[in-house]
Amino acid sequence: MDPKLIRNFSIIAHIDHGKSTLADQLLLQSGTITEREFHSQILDDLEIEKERGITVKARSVTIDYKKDGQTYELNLIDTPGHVDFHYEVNRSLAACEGALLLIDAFQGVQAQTVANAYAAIEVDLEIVPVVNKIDLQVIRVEEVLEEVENILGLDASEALRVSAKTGLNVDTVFDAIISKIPPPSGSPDKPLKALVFDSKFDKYRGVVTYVRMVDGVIRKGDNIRFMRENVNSEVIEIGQFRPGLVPCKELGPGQVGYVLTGVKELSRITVGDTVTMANNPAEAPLPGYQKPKQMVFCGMYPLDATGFESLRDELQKLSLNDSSFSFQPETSDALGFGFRCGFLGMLHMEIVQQRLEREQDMDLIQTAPNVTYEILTKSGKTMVIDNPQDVPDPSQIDEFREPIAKVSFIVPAENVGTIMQLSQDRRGIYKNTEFLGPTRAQVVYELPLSEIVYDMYDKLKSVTRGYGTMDYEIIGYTAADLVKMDILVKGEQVDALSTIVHRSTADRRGRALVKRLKTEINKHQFEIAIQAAIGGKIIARETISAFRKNVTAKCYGGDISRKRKLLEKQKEGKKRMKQFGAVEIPQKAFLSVLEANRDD
Ligand SMILES: Nc1nc2c(ncn2[C@@H]2O[C@H](COP(=O)(O)OP(=O)(O)OP(=O)(O)O)[C@@H](O)[C@H]2O)c(=O)[nH]1
Repeated sequence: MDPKLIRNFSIIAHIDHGKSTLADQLLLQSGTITEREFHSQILDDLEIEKERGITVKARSVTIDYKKDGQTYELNLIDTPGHVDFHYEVNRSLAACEGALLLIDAFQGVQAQTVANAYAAIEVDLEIVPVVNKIDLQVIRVEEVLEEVENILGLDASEALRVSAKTGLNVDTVFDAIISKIPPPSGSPDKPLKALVFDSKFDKYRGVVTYVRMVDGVIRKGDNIRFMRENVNSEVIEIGQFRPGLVPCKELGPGQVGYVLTGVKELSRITVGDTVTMANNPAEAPLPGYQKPKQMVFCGMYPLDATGFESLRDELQKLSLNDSSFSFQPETSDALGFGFRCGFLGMLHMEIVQQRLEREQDMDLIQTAPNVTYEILTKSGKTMVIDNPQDVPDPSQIDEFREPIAKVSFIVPAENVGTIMQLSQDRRGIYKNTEFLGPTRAQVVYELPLSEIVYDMYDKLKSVTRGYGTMDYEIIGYTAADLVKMDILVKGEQVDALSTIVHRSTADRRGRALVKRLKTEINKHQFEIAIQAAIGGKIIARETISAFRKNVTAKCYGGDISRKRKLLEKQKEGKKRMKQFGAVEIPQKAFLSVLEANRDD
C-alpha cells in the first residue's frame, strides 16, 4: 500500500458531542457497514457502553474511500471521551497524523474538548475542527467557532459544519481528512518498527495486538520481537479492522492493523511497546507511553467465604481485557477474604463493578473508595497507601501526603462564584479565571484528588444546571494534615469502615458518618453504639436503640401465606448482610463513608 494513500486519524471530543455517531456515519457513507448496523452503534460493542452511552475502550477501523479514481485507506482510531480514560486518548493519538476535533453546535467548547485538543496539539497532530449537530433547533455555530479560536488558538475559518446523525455534510469530512491530514511517512526497506497502541483478549484467538506500522513490512510467519518486553513470537495472522478482523497478506509503512502471535497472556503485550523483527531488529524502540496509574482503590468481598475463588476468577477475566484495572488479595477482620482493586477513577470503578455484578451475577460487598496516599515514615521510608488499614501509627509518620489535581472547570459566567466557593470549601488553591466569551468562563483550581473524585462532578452539574464541565490531571503529591478515622460498632473497630480524612474536617465527617450508619444498620435486640475515633479519641457517637423485631406481628389470625411471604421478604433483606460479631451490617453501610461525604 502506497503510504501517500493512507490517512490515520482520531476523532476527539467532549463526551456526548457525537464521536461514535460520526464514526458510524463515516463507516456507513463509505459502505463499510450497512444501514442496519449503523443504527446499532457498531463501535461500542460492550454492553455497558451501550447502556451508559459512553465509549470506554478505544477501537479502530479501516475504511476504503474512493476519490478521483484513487482508493484511500482511512484508519480511524476511536478514543474515549471521559476524564478517567485520558491515557487511552493519548495512546490513540500517538498512532495518528491528524484529528477531527468534534464540537457540539449548541454546547460549544467543553472541558474535555480543551484537554483532548491540547493532547493532540502536544503531539503535533493536524487538527480539523468540526461543528456537529447542526440539525438541532437551537445552535450557536459562530460563537462556538469563536471559542475554538479564543480558547484553543486554532484557526476555525475552515471549520466543517455537519450533522453526524442525519449525515448532512459528512462528505466534507472525507474531503478534509484527505486534503488536510498528512499521509504517514516511513520506509518499507528499513528494519520493522510498529507501535503497539492497544491490545485485547479474544476468547477464540488469544491476544490481539493492535499495531500502527512505522517502517518495514510484516507478514504471516515472520518472527517478531516485542522490544520492551523482550518477547519473541511467530506471526500467526495479520489483518485489518473492517470493522471485524479481516486477514491480509502484509502490513506496510503507515498502515494500521492487528497481529496474532503465540503470546497467550495479555500482560506480556504492553501498550506502547515496539514490534520489530527478531533477526533484523530496529536500533531503538519508538517512544513509549506512560503506564496508566490507578488512583482510586476499594475493597471487593464476596458475600460469603465460598465466593472467594470465583471472585478471583471473575476479576482475572475482567483484567484480561482491561490492563488499567488491578486487584490483589486482602483480608479484613470484618469482611474476611477479598480483593483490593485499583481503578483510574470513579467512573472506571463503577463500570468494573457493574460488569462483575451483571455479567457474572456476583453478590459483592464493596467498601468505600479511597485515593492513593504517600507516607514518609520516621525511618525515612516512603510508603504508598492504597488502603486506610495500612496507615501506620501516627508516632511513626513524618509526613502524610495526598495527590493533588489541577482541575479546570468550564461554567456559565454566573456560576463562577459558586464554583469558587465549592472549590474553596474543599481546600482548593485558586489558579486563574479566563472568560471564553460573554457568557462562559474557565476556572482553574488545584484541589486534593480525594475532594473531587467522589462527588465533584455531581455537585458541578447541579450548581450549573448541567451546563458546567470539568477535567483534571494529577500534578503530584503534597503534604497535608491527614489522619485515619476509625469506626467502632458496639465497641469494636470495623476495619473496612476506616477512612483517611483531613484533620480540619474530621469532626464534621465523623458526625455525618455515624449518623448515616445509624440509618443503615437495623435495630437489633440490644443497643448498639456507633462511634467515630481518631487514635483512641472518640469524636462522634450515635446510638441505635434496642428493638424486638417481630415481622409477623402484623399478621393477625392465621393468614399463613401472608406470614410466609413476610418471612421470605425478611430473608431476602438478609441476603446482603454481613455478620459482624453480634451485629448485622448491610452492604450499603460499607458505602456510608462515600454517602456521608456526599451529604457533607
Ligand atoms: N441531533 C443530533 N444528535 C446527535 C448528532 N450526533 C450525535 N447525536 C446524539 O448525541 C448523543 C451522543 O452521541 P455519541 O455519538 O454517543 O457521543 P460520543 O461523543 O461518542 O459519546 P462518548 O462515546 O460517550 O464519548 C447521542 O444521543 C446521539 O444520537 C447530530 O448530528 N445531531
